[in-house]
Amino acid sequence: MRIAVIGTGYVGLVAGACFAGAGQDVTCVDMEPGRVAALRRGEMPLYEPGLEALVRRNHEAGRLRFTTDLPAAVAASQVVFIAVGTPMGASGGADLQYVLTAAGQIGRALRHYTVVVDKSTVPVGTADRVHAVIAQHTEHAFDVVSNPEFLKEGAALDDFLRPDRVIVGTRSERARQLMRELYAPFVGDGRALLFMDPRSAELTKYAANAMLATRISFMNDVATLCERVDADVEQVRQGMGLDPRIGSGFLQPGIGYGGSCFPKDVRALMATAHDVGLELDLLKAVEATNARQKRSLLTKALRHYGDLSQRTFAVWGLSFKPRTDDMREAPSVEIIEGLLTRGARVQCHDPVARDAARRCFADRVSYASTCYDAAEGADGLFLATEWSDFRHPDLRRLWRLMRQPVIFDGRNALDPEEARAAGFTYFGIGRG
Ligand SMILES: NC(=O)c1ccc[n+]([C@@H]2O[C@H](COP(=O)([O-])OP(=O)(O)OC[C@H]3O[C@@H](n4cnc5c(N)ncnc54)[C@H](O)[C@@H]3O)[C@@H](O)[C@H]2O)c1
Ligand SMILES: O=c1ccn([C@@H]2O[C@H](COP(=O)(O)OP(=O)(O)O[C@H]3O[C@H](CO)[C@@H](O)[C@H](O)[C@H]3O)[C@@H](O)[C@H]2O)c(=O)[nH]1
Repeated sequence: MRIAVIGTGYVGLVAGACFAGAGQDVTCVDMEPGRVAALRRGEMPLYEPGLEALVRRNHEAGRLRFTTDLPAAVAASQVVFIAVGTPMGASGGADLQYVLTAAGQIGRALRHYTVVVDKSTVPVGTADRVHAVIAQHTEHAFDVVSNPEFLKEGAALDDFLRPDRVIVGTRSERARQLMRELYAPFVGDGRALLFMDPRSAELTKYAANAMLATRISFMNDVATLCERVDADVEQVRQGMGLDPRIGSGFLQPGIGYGGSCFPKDVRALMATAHDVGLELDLLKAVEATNARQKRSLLTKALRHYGDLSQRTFAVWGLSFKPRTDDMREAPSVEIIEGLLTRGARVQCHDPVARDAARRCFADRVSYASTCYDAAEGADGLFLATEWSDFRHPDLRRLWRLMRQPVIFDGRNALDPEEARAAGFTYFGIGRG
């Protein structure tokens, strides 16, 4: 099947490469010529484990092409995916300008019956709006399908190739057949392929993300309570997670959720509800807890040192989570900005997010090529992202390198007893 994917971000590039890997003939479109030229040379615009090899293999085999020529790609395709950004708008709702612009471009380019699939995360009713925009520009028959994406950065290929579910929102039997064919290689016996109406599909995506964000904020509240009553949230978490009704996933307390999805999607769901006269107070609390949690390590540091000016701090981990270089809404940014505002110096290290960090902080911080270099002469160490490299540091070496052996572990990645035995003052999340 010939398909076009509009947008070569985390979602579009992964979807395009995975469909090509399954034997489809894929053209990925992006409006940024530099990005397309780089992709043609085999250079990835983002870090995602396994993606570079998959893209190269399929590009070389001629099944995966890159272009800025949207009209040609659309005209030649039976199925067109929209995978462009839907950032937070000024009022909190999703900004649909990229989706609706792409819809107009698709409408002008259609040459025959086409299934237009919205893979971007969009508010309820967007499939209808996309349909209306396309219809303004074409006489050809088409269907608009809602097919939200659930992949996680850092595990994107696995999530796409072995999804726990694929949601397809459509009322068209013709579109349903094409989508069934396209996803057949990834959904085994087909039970993971769930058809529903487009509005329910659109809402499922936001509801899932809001639920996951709620679990995280709930655990962060439990962690704060643990600190006040001298309990250990890691033990509480294990005890809770063994209840199958609760499950152990997404219960890890930390310094708040970040990334390009949870913050904006929680806000967008609240905006959707507000527009129909419903206030989602639970999500307001989820956001408030997350904001407090992102400040929590800084609060502990201020309490410990009093004054942070003229001190030097190491920050380990800059991306919003391990296995990605994405720094959108990363808790590390709030920590670093808080330290800099208070007159401290920052030496940071991240295994892959150095370029992203340079775009964010320029020369306001220094960038170390190893975590030990970052710790040299530091008055304290903030562990902001739980990269596996950071989980078992050489504590003796670290102790010798630092001016003051103090650790603020924002991910409970280290063993507090080991750290204390090695002479560190240790602050974690929800543990004494
Ligand atoms: N990042 C994730 O992990 C993830 C997971 C699931 C769903 N989503 C959702 O998927 C959507 C895309 O997210 P992303 O992180 O991949 O986005 P992104 O911002 O990384 O990439 C979007 C790309 O689309 C391109 N683009 C925009 N308009 C275009 C047009 N008219 N023609 C051609 N190219 C165009 C941009 O140049 C950019 O390269 C969002 O709605 C997001 O919420 C993201
Ligand atoms: O127990 C946990 C799990 C996650 N996080 C944090 O939550 C954020 C999001 O993590 P994760 O969900 O793993 O990454 P994303 O790539 O943002 O993926 C989420 O957002 C995507 C975009 O919508 C969805 O497709 C995914 O299903 C959804 O998990 C990160 O800051 C994590 O550190 C925690 O604090 N505790």
